[in-house]
Amino acid sequence: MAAKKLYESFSKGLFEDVHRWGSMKQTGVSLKYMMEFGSRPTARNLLISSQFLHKELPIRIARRVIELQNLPYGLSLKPAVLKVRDWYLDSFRDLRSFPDIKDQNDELEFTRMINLVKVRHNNVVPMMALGVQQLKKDLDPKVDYKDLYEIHQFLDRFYMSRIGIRMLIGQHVALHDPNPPPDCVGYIHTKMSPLEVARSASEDARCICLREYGSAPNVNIYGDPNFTFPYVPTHLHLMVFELVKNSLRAVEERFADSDKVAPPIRIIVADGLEDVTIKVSDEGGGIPRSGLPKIFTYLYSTARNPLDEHSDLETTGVATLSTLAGYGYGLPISRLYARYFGGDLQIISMEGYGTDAYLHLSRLGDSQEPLP
Ligand SMILES: Nc1ncnc2c1ncn2[C@@H]1O[C@H](COP(=O)(O)OP(=O)(O)OP(=O)(O)O)[C@@H](O)[C@H]1O
Repeated sequence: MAAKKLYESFSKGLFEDVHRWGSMKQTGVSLKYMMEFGSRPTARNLLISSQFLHKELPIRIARRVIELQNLPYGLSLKPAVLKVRDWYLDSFRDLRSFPDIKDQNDELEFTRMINLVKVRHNNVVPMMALGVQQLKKDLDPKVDYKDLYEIHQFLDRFYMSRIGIRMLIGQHVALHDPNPPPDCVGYIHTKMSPLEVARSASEDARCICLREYGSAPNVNIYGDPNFTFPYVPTHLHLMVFELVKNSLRAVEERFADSDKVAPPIRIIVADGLEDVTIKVSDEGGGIPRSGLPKIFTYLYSTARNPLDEHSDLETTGVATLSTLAGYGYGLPISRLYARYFGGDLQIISMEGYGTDAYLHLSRLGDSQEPLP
């Protein structure tokens, strides 16, 4: 019965096609390559890029469909996960049914189509979170988090792959912009100021904090304001936003009933030869050592789960979440974004005092995409 339900939307041909494409080798690209290739967005290069994506995207998507069909603990059968699986399947079909790209017209049509694929997948993260939530409800509450390690590993692979797919599509689409902003090659800013991005991400996080708590600690940022390096500003914004959001929440909650002024959050940007490191420090009381192994899992948050209040997600597939703490995805997803271009994220806590988050970004940009 279970297997039948999983495969009922597959015709035999589609099933074979997914498996054939899912077993082909994926091809990774580096930030450096994307930047060099995209700096000359001629009609010929855009044609080459779309021909590459025409072959590469179905391989990456088919692998995800296969994984989504084979999850442990019955996760594959949860309605939200089936919905995600169907989004991937629809995108696979759209890509496979698109004929060979021969000229500029085909190229433009293909670009429109993959942009729609990207939009279709906008809500994959909250929808998967809902699926995991649906599973958690069924599980024995005594189950140790380690037993869900397999699911955690799957989600890491799944979201990493999603970052890559969205980067490839977004980059290709952005290269069609006839008037790109100065120093931008698609999604990549060749002279990105980490200080500036950190400032704007901190302001965004403070706005949410103000709305939720009525006040927000200051965020002080230190580093060379003239320093720039090539990176994807939207990725960095997302990571710093998540870290500052966590710090603001911790500080607000610690100092809520105190007469003392909430201490500021400090961000230090260090430009090394190999890495640019951004440290976010707070005095929010830290994280108990016993809780540290859990903070990078997708199944842990000390915040109230916003999905409980978002039953509309189940029916519409659309979520608009802007609260200060959510499904417990901020840290694991930020670490994936950092790792995607060869960086990393570490959290060091001093319980009773505060937390330091170290965000390392690879400056050389020549590490290949991790391809789960
Ligand atoms: N700076 C910090 N100080 C204290 N605790 C923290 C800090 N950063 C993270 N944590 C703890 O780690 C947990 C997981 O953080 P994470 O960012 O992954 O999820 P979240 O903030 O709960 O939800 P989301 O980021 O999805 O909105 C938090 O719920 C919190 O308990």
